[in-house]
Amino acid sequence: MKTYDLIVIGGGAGGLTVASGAASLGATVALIEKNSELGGDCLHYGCVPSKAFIAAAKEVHQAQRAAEQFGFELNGKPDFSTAMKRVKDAIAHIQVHDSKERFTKLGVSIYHGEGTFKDKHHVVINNREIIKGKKIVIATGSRPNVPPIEGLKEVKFLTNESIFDLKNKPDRLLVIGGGPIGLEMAQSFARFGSEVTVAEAGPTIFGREDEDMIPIIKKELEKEISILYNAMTKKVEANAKGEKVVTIKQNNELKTYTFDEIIVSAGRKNNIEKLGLENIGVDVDKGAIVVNDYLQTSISNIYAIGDINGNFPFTHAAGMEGKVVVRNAVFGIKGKVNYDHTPWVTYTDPEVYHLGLTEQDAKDKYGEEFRTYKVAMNDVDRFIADRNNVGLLKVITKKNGHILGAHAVGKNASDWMQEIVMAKTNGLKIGSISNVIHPYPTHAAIVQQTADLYWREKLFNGSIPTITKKYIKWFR
Ligand SMILES: Cc1cc2nc3c(=O)[nH]c(=O)nc-3n(C[C@H](O)[C@H](O)[C@H](O)COP(=O)(O)OP(=O)(O)OC[C@H]3O[C@@H](n4cnc5c(N)ncnc54)[C@H](O)[C@@H]3O)c2cc1C
Ligand SMILES: NC(=O)c1ccc[n+]([C@@H]2O[C@H](COP(=O)([O-])OP(=O)(O)OC[C@H]3O[C@@H](n4cnc5c(N)ncnc54)[C@H](O)[C@@H]3O)[C@@H](O)[C@H]2O)c1
Repeated sequence: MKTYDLIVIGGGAGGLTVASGAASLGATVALIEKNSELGGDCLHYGCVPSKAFIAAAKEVHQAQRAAEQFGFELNGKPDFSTAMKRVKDAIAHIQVHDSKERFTKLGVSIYHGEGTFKDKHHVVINNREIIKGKKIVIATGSRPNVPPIEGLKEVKFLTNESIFDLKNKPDRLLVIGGGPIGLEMAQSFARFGSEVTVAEAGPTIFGREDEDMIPIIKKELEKEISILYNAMTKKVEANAKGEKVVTIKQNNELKTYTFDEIIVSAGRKNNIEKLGLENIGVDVDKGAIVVNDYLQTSISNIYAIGDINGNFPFTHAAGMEGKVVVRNAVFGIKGKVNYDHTPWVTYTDPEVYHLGLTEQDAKDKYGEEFRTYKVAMNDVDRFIADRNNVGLLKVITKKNGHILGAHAVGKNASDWMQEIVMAKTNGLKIGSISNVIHPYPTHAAIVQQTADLYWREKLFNGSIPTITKKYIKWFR
């Protein structure tokens, strides 16, 4: 039987970080992946294809916007298959980085098949081969949750695992679930000419965002797609033409709609069932593997990272957790995981950026002892010049300027907000950004303008003006 320092189950964002990090440091590593290629959800069905499709849809939208604004006509319709080809090209390009060859060269032994625990040190692959590991990392990710809707399974529907194999753009598209997957896809399909309806069970979209961000992004998205709130899809049937006839209950009223395709994006289910956790007694809560601050499960030589632990289901978090596990499992360091400075972005247009506490979180935690500083895109020269002036940046700080959270809706916010993450991670106060020189005119100047507000408040509302007035009088 082969024995390794570390066995990693799942070759996605988290698992690959651990496997490459540990092997580079000299540990013997086995990586078990059930799919034929490495890369996981993010590369094959998640971040990469969705962002490639969003980019294609954005280009189409910009062309349409230009035609409207500059008074010319566009001929023909955008070719949907070109967008899908670009999606496949992006995956193929990035696959090289996540290739079996690259990981084998790094010294990782790759096993193809499903990994199941036999006991706390032994994993069986496809019910055949058994390997032994001193430490084992579970990084098996998640899959789409399909709600129990009458008739849904009998008609064909799409999830993030099948959207990118579509050959033609659907004319009428229903998206069940208005979370990040649903909304990013809904807007992009609309930009290719689909008539899109989102049926969201809850009373709002972007419910976890800061209260000032929600109305802005809602208004922008509702220009392109229809959103039904408090809407439960009750029944789906196929009619003689092969169309999908859908009954949706909204505010106690049942209505029937007809669509060509349905995307289900109603949350995720963790890939937990086939791991044989019952053989070893790893604690699970609400479908997620329970971990401590060191990312250890209830069995200390077994770690769980990425979507499977339910903490922070994003690729960059899986990567960060992977690094913590490499330190802890390979070097025996007791490094704690910390999500305080971990942002997330929803890549709608405009983008929605989230870092740390929202204003409501700050109220709950600090009462009145915090400050907010806000600048609208409409007050920033570069956004005005670009005619992309919809949006807002809000920074929430302690009274002394220590950054608690930062939130934005705006074109390409994912790029220009990063400066605040840098400041927050390094314990810098908001005022320090005011001294950083930003070339004129950049989008990132909005961050500096927001930081300037901190000094303006200090200078004009505090005791400083009285003191400086006296000083200037005396100095003259
Ligand atoms: C449409 C979509 C868009 C997204 N966009 C973004 C984004 O823009 N930014 C972002 O940060 N996050 C995004 N995410 C989330 C991101 O994809 C996940 O958070 C990330 O992939 C989680 O990494 P992971 O390592 O936990 O799981 P994965 O990357 O899914 O890897 C798990 C791997 O384990 C394998 N596996 C499962 N069970 C077994 C088993 N028993 N034995 C062997 N192998 C097994 C699977 O085949 C898979 O390869 C998106 C997700 C979706 C669905
Ligand atoms: N930009 C990004 O970083 C990005 C993009 C896409 C996905 N992701 C990751 O993937 C995860 C999953 O995304 P998601 O959008 O599937 O899930 P989600 O849980 O974030 O949102 C699902 C939405 O569907 C709704 N819903 C649930 N059941 C429903 C039903 N029966 N009918 C109608 N609505 C229903 C929920 O109220 C919720 O608003 C996210 O948490 C995120 O971590 C990240």
